[in-house]
Amino acid sequence: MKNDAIAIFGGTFDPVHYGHLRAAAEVAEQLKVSDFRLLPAGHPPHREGTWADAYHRLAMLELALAPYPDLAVDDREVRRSGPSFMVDTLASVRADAGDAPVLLCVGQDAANGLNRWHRWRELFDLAHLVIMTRPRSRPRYPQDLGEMFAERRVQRTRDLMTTPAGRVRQVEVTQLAISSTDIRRQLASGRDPRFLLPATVLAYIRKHGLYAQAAGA
Ligand SMILES: Nc1ncnc2c1ncn2[C@@H]1O[C@H](COP(=O)(O)OP(=O)(O)OP(=O)(O)O)[C@@H](O)[C@H]1O
Ligand SMILES: O=C(O)c1ccc[n+]([C@@H]2O[C@H](COP(=O)([O-])O)[C@@H](O)[C@H]2O)c1
Repeated sequence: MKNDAIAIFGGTFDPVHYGHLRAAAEVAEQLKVSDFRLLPAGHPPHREGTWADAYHRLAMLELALAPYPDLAVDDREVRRSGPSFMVDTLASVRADAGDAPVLLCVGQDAANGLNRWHRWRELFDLAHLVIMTRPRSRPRYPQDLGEMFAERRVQRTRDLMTTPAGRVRQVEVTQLAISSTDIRRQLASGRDPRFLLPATVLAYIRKHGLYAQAAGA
């Protein structure tokens, strides 16, 4: 049976690819959430900039998800001005969710650096953390992060549904060897990244001439 949680999978998505989409599909299925949202970072505070503007990254995500009504796009960071701190985003999601569980889904790379996020400890007051790991991986975290995760770790999805926020669950997902960096490099050097991302997204990239200058991406 589906639950009433809201799941948020944030990313720069510059551009979105099948690695993101497969992870999203698997984690949505495992957590049994009917409200699963991919949320493009509007003005990522942790990067010097993005290659494609936020409205292009949002448009590509909408094209990628168009055939899949169970996966939605949340555009609140693109609509908001200023740096897109996740703590502000989750406060706004929490205002919509009331007491329902909110699940912040992050890949292993992002989880490893969570203690560098803006007001990172407050994230746990607003949402549960779902870490999407590679099968059989044994992550190593910095001490403060490791302690925080160890105190809050649960093994079952059910444990995320009985309280609105504050727990940490690891979920194994297939990690396809695809990255946005590699796709941008291929495009900039005139190669064809087909089959790494949806054809509709690739057509959009070509139509708008995106990533042609991304050689040093
Ligand atoms: N191939 C993949 N499989 C599963 N998760 C992924 C994959 N690539 C990225 N992710 C996760 O998706 C989220 C958003 O990633 P992001 O938009 O930075 O993609 P990326 O391909 O890593 O981009 P870049 O190469 O520009 O750093 C992060 O939590 C990241 O860990
Ligand atoms: O809030 C922060 O300080 C913060 C710092 C680094 C990353 N994030 C978020 O983490 C998500 C994944 O980031 P990335 O770089 O892996 O695409 C994305 O939603 C970012 O906005 C958020």
